[in-house]
Amino acid sequence: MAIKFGRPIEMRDIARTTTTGTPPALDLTIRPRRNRKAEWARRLVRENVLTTDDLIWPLFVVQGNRTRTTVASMPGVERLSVDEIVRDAERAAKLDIPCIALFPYTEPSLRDEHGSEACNPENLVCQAVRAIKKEFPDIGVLCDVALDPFTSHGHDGLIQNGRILNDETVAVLVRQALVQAEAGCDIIAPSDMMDGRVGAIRQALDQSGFLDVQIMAYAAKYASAFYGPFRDAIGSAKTLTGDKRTYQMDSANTDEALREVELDIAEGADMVMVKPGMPYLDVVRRVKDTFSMPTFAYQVSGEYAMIAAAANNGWIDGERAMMESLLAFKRAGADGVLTYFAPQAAERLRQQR
Ligand SMILES: NCc1[nH]cc(CCC(=O)O)c1CC(=O)O
Ligand SMILES: [Mg+2]
Repeated sequence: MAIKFGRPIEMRDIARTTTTGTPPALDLTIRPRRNRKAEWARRLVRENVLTTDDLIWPLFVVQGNRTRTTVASMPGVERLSVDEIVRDAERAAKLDIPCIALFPYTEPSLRDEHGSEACNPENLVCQAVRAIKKEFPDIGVLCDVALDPFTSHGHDGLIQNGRILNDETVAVLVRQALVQAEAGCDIIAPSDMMDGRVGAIRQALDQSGFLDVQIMAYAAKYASAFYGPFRDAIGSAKTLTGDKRTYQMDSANTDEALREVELDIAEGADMVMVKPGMPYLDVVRRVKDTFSMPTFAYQVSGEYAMIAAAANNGWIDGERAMMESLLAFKRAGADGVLTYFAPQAAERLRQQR
C-alpha cells in the first residue's frame, strides 16, 4: 500500500500492542525525547532553518510567444517563451525568491559545432535577461555559462578529434559571459568545468567595466547520471555523443573537489557551488568548512525527477520530501540551493509563517 501521508513510525503497529500493566520505568537521567515532545519544543531546539532567502529558481527559456512546453522527465517544469518567463520572474518576485537562473532550449537549426549562438547578444538567454530586468530590476538573474545548449554535439566545449579543447573553449566562454553581462545578468555561473575559465571571465568582466557582476563557479561539478532530465529540457540528451568525464569530476573524489574550489576562489569566484546536491552533501560540508565561502548546492534535475515521480505515484509525500531534502542542504552547510522546487517551497514557507 502506498503511504502518501507518512504516519509516525510508532503509530504503525499500535493495534497489535497489548498493554498488560505498566512496566517499571527505566532508570534514565537523560531522555533526548523530552526536547521533541511538542512542536513548540522542537522549534525551540531546531538547529537549521530553510528560508525563502536560500532559494535560486532555475527556469528554461524557449523560442516563441505565449509558449509553455512540458518537460516529460520533469513533471511540473516547463520551458517558457520570453514573455512567459517574465511572468515566472514576477511569481518569483512576489514569493520573495531572491534569484532566478536561466537555461535555454536552443532551436536545433541554431546549434552548431562551435556553439556560436552562445555568443549572440540576441540569443534567448540575453533576450530573457533584458525582458526580466526591464520589469523586475530587483530580482537577481543568474546565467549559466557553458556551450552545451548551443553545440550540435551536446558538449560544454569545443571538440577536435574527439577531445574537448580547454583553452580554446575558455576563449568562447569569455565572450558568452560578456554578452550575458551586457544584457544585464547579475551572476555569471560557469558550469563547463574547463580549467582557468573563472580567472579568464573575471579579467574580461573587469576590463569591460562589469566590476559588480558576480561569479558563482560550478566549482565541484561531477559527471553525473542525475543530469538526464535537464538534458531533455535543453534538448541535448539525444545529440550528446559520449560522456563528460574528461572535464566533469569523478564521483569517487572529494579531495579533488577541494582543489577545484580553491582554484576557483583564487581566480576570483565570489560564490562556489557543488553539483549535484543530495548525493554530494559530504562535499558541501567539506567545502563550507574548508573555505568559509558562500557555498551553494544544485539540487539537479534527476533529484527533482525522483521526488516528483515518487510523489506522483503516491509512494512518498512529495511536499514533505521536498522540504526535507532542502533542509538537508542547510544542515550540510550550504548557504543556498538551486532547485526546481523553489516556487513550491517558497509557497509552503509562506503558509508556515
Ligand atoms: N553544463 C550545463 C549544465 N548546467 C546545469 C546542468 C545540469 C542541471 C540539472 O541537471 O538540473 C548542466 C548539464 C550538464 O552538465 O550536462
Ligand atoms: Mg576547475
